[in-house]
Parts: sequence; structure tokens; C-alpha cells
Amino acid sequence: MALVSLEGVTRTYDLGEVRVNALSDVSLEVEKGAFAALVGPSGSGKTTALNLMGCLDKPSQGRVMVSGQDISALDRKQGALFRGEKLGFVFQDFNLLPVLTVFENVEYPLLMILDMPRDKRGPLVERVLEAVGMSNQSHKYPAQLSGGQKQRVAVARALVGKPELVLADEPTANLDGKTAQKVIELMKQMRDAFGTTFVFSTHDQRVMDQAEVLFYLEDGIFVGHSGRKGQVENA
Ligand SMILES: Nc1ncnc2c1ncn2[C@@H]1O[C@H](COP(=O)(O)OP(=O)(O)OP(=O)(O)O)[C@@H](O)[C@H]1O
Repeated sequence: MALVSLEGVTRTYDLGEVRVNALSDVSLEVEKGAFAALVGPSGSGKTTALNLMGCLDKPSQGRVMVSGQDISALDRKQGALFRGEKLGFVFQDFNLLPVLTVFENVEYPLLMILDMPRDKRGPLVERVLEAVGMSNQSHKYPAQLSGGQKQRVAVARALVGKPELVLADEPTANLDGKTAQKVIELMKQMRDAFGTTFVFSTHDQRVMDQAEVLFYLEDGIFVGHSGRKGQVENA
């Protein structure tokens, strides 16, 4: 079953006289439980596609369905609620809050977005920190961590609210090759452990190699996808 579907999605930016089609009539489906990568050259529309799936942006034309809901039709408040309940995000620059400890960074969405009582928050945070191998660092501040450790914490934060879908825009861009591979492996383990669907964008061939499904974008056009065997099917 598809968890995410883009149905004839176009996203146009008007820059004065010039119109840029960041995405042109893109239709694609991401299955539930997928470990999927959006790939393509710089400017091909990867971030635009992730922003649309994350209900952070709306299509100029077409429809974006996530978990059976037409998220292109949600207003700001409904969109925020949807993100809090169903989605997790991982960013290339980690986006951890420097004044909060590791534990508090992971706890933050439960407190601020889901308004969860303290006695419920603690066990969830501990479980997810354990899962990403960071439970012994929970008192530290982000500045005391390596890049790979920061991204582990960010993955924990993305997962703590038990989202259906985690979206990660170039999650390994600020990591060295070996650490990048470890972070991707961790995300895959988390998919296996929690059943969460992952969609990430990447430029890095080694990271692409770990994806189970690849969606190829070129100049805003979806040109095809390949599965585990690496055969490209035209869109
Ligand atoms: N806010 C915006 N205003 C105008 N044009 C935009 C905006 N955001 C993206 N674009 C344009 O849309 C196209 C797709 O951009 P997008 O960021 O989705 O590509 P990308 O594949 O993620 O690129 P990169 O790999 O460099 O991050 C580009 O031509 C870009 O210049």
C-alpha cells in the first residue's frame, strides 16, 4: 500500500518575469515501510518534493496524499497538527537546540508539539535513545558530540513521536563517508525496528546504494525509479 503519493504534482515559482517549474507533473508512490531515496542533480526538485511530502509546502497543481489524507488541502493549523502526529524530520545540519541536552532535544517534540505529560515522555525518550545507541550520552549538549552522534540524536528526535513517515533532506551531507554510511544504516535499522517509512534525498552514491528504492528527478521531472535490483523503469 502506498503511504505517500504525488498525483500530477507541479510546483511553480514565479520569479518576476521568469517561472521555474521546481516539479513538473510528478506522479510517484512510496510504499509503506519503504527505505527510499530521491536522487538527481542539484536543482532537480528533491527538496521541493520532500517539502511537499512534509506538508511544508503546497503544490501549484496536483495532489499530495500521505497516510490516506490529502495534505495539499490542509490549512496551516491542520498541517502543523498533521506534521506533529504523523511525520518526523531529519536535516543536513542536524538542527539540534544547543541549550538543551541530548535527552531534552529528543523530548522536545513530545512536549512542544504533542503536549505529552512528563511520566509518558521519559520512557519514550529513553527507548529511542537506546535504539540509536545514545543513551549513555543523554546528559551531554550538542556541542560535545561528533557529527555522527548529532545525527543519531536527530534521528531519535524524528522517531520519538512514533511517526509513520520520516523525511530527511540530505541527512549525510555534513558527515564524512564512513559516518554517513553508519547514519543510513541506523535509519534502516530504525525502519526495521519501528516500521517507519523513510524517504531521504542524497547526492552521495554510497548512500544511494543503501536505499531500497530510488526515485530519479531531472529538472523537476520524475524520470523513473529503480528497486533493489537497480533496473530503471521509466515513469
Ligand atoms: N523558494 C524558491 N524560490 C524560487 N525558486 C526556487 C525556490 N525553491 C526552489 N527553487 C527552484 O526550484 C528548483 C528545484 O529546487 P530544489 O531545491 O527542490 O532542488 P534540489 O534537487 O533539492 O537541489 P539541491 O540538490 O541543490 O538541494 C531549482 O531550480 C530552484 O532554484
